[in-house]
Amino acid sequence: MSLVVDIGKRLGAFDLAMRFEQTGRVTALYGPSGSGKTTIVNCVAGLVRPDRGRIALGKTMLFDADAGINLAPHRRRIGYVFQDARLFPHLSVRSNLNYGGWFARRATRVADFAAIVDLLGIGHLLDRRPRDLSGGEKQRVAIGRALLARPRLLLMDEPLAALDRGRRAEILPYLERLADGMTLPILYVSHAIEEVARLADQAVIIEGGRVVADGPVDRVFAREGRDHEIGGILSAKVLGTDDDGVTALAHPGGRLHVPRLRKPSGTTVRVVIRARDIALALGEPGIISIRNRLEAIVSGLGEEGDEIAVTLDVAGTPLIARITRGAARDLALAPGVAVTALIKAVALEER
Ligand SMILES: Nc1ncnc2c1ncn2[C@@H]1O[C@H](COP(=O)(O)OP(=O)(O)OP(=O)(O)O)[C@@H](O)[C@H]1O
Repeated sequence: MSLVVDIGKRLGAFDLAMRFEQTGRVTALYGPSGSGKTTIVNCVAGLVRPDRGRIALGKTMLFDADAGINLAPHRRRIGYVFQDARLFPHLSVRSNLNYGGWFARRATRVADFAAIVDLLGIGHLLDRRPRDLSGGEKQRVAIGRALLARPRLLLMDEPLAALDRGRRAEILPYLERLADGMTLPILYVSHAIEEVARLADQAVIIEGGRVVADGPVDRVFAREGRDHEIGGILSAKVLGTDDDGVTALAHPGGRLHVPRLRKPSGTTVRVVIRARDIALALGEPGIISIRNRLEAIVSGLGEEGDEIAVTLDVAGTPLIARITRGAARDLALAPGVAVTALIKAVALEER
């Protein structure tokens, strides 16, 4: 089921005009603070009314300015998980969960309850009150509550932003199970690239109320003039882990090595590469300490201040390296030149 958003909205001085279509199961809305992510999600949920345009979920028109359609939020059957869990403080976890299920039919409710409690690992928390839960546990309950309302679409607005690094790492595997194990489409707002890499198939990048890029996550982040930190995202297959605890990953462009990853061989993972963690060499470098080597072809060069953004084609995946002007000159880089990309560090979220 696809979600089509094509709307305009003015909020004070902020002017939002966006069109995108969610094609994958998990689509990330990625952009800096104030770019309009929450406004979009609120429009989809029915909490903010766009000035113009349309929002359709599958065959259901949720909003159509011209036709005068504006479905009430509770009739949209959309789940919403906020940054803060927003649980009812006076109700137990069980009652908080059932509050969501109240809208669903009884038979599906009972079966779903056990499955969702299990998926989120919250069975031991059912009789507690929200005040006796950690931030990560609260958020898992909030996700469970949203799922039990049997939504047709789940909106998650930076669900991990209020949590510290440890709690984020604790909850990410549950989100991964959710993304992998259910057919429910999820629109996931985040400005954390690692979360996007791990959870989403498609990313819609927004800046200043506009869509600036839209596509598969391993294609959209490698762009000149974009986020200067990010080089790109590579999809790679787990090969195995050696005695030193290093897991080898295979990408068509070469091998990558990361600290032990507890995933079966053959699993596809996505890794985030920082643009400044990439060094370039002509030909095969001699004996050096960097073990991550990818064969690449230079496909573009762009000036960005004192640096050169080198766009690489790594067996079909784009990747940006940011190097000094001097280095680019010494290597005589030009489109079509074959290089070896040496990756100093491969970022993977802790598990
Ligand atoms: N009611 C309003 N009146 C005026 N301006 C508003 C209103 N609501 C939001 N804005 C402005 O619209 C812009 C987009 O806000 P929005 O919350 O959608 O951004 P965001 O990308 O979700 O940001 P963040 O990541 O910080 O939550 C911001 O500049 C914000 O100040």
